[in-house]
Amino acid sequence: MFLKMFLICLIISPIFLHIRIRCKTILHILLLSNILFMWMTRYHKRLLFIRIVQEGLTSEELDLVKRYVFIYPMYQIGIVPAYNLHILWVIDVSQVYFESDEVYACIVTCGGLCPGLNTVIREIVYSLYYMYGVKRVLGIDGGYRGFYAKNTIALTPKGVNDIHKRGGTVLGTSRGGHDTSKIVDSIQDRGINQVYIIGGDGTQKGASVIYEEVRRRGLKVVVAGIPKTIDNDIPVIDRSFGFDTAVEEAQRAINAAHVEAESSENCIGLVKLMGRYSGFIAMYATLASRDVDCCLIPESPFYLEGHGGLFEYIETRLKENGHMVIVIAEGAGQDLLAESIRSATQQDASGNKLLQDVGLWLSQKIKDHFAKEKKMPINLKYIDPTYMIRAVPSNASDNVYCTLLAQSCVHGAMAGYTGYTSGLVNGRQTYIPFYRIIEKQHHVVITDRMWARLLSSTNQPSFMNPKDVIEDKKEEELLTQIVNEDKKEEELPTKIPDISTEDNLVKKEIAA
Ligand SMILES: Nc1ncnc2c1ncn2[C@@H]1O[C@H](COP(=O)(O)OP(=O)(O)OP(=O)(O)O)[C@@H](O)[C@H]1O
Ligand SMILES: O=P(O)(O)OC[C@H]1O[C@](O)(CO)[C@@H](O)[C@@H]1O
Ligand SMILES: [Mg+2]
Repeated sequence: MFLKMFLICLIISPIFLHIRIRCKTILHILLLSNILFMWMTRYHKRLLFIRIVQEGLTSEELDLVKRYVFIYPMYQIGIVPAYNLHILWVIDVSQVYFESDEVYACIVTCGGLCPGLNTVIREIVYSLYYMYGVKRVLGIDGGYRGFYAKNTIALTPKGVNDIHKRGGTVLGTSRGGHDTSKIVDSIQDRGINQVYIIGGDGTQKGASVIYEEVRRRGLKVVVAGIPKTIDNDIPVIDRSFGFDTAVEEAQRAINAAHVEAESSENCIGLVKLMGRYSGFIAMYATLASRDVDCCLIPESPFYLEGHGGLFEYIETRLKENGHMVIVIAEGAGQDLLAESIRSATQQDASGNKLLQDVGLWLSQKIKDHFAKEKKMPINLKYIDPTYMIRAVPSNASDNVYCTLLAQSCVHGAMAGYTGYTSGLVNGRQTYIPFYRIIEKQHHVVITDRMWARLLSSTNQPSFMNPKDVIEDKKEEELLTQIVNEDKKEEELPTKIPDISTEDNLVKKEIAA
């Protein structure tokens, strides 16, 4: 009976998806069949995909899927549509939507550098050429503005064969210059029908706008993204490519800082790492290294002076160990900097806030404090490896990851899917609709286990704000007062013994 109903619903569900009736039961059965049997047909998948990408799910539907995610924890992932789509990557070459000679693909890289960019470019070109027989692949020079203001580069397997061994991007990159209509005009004029966009959160927002414009114009053009950022600030996905390499490279700087610190008396090695709003590199590099005594990230506020502050901690560590290593993410302590350095907020060409150099600022503050306040001679070695870290070629693990992302992205495009970013979610290759990728940034959650692990590994203070400490103390005092008063009240009856109680009668007898 169940199987019958199930089969009937499987047959009729495309009709519902087609005519876009939001029916909970149909989605229910589709998901159930997907989860239990893993045999949604390609037709179902495509329809569901189009539905998810173009319309999104209602909150009711989302709740429904979350229930399944809860029931089947082995498939548990944070973002629901990604779950449904993870199976889409298994696409048979015979099911391709595009004829090989009809495809004219282009690749663009935008935003800051990141290890692995060249590997992704190489693998897209290789996949198109050797898996799908696509011979026309164009490189867009210098980011989004390259679509309308620069030359293009013809990409062939021979030309890109060795590029993965180099850092940076052979296509060049840039910030700003995203002019949607000019970009789509250029795509249309050149007859491009597959656009591969590699970049961070800003780039994916740009890709999403291009996708919308392509749809509005009714063009048969695939717009697909591959998430890139060493900051690891893109949500939904397990991690962005290049992050692993960045953490590994950061180890070298931390190691150097440790060697320096160990070699002189009262020496502090201070390392600044990238991470505008997300302190993932700093956190993972600290956890990996174990030589770090203190890690400061944008998500966890800290303060310098007074009880529980950074200066006090430095003094303790120096007295205990004679040296220490501090890692600071570039976005950490920006509120403190803003207090001491009054400057107008500046932005880069993409509209990202330009940060003050927290490494230099903190170095000076520490030096001043120990020279003037403490009269304690210290040595401070400041290392800023930030641009060195992101300019290296990707390591083995990132190289493999880049290959998976690129190949998966090409499979999706060749099968005719569009409006997605290719990414790994809970270890599974997924196609994530743009709107999910761009809705928020990924941050370190300081109440989560990973940050707790770091705190216990470094043994650093949690740096509660002094105001909070004072408030906490006041609250504590008030609480003690109340408890004491309560105690006094509790003590009263024992001071005036109730002779009628059994206990007192016994006591009286003993006394007698
Ligand atoms: N909201 C947006 N809409 C359209 N285009 C955008 C948007 N935000 C950024 N872009 C464009 O995306 C490109 C890259 O953006 P950005 O400089 O912020 O880097 P990113 O992709 O976030 O990478 P990263 O921050 O990791 O270096 C730029 O060309 C920028 O103009
Ligand atoms: O100096 P640029 O190239 O603008 O890039 C700096 C920014 O790029 C990032 O590395 C992200 O790609 C940030 O961590 C950093 O703030
Ligand atoms: Mg960004």
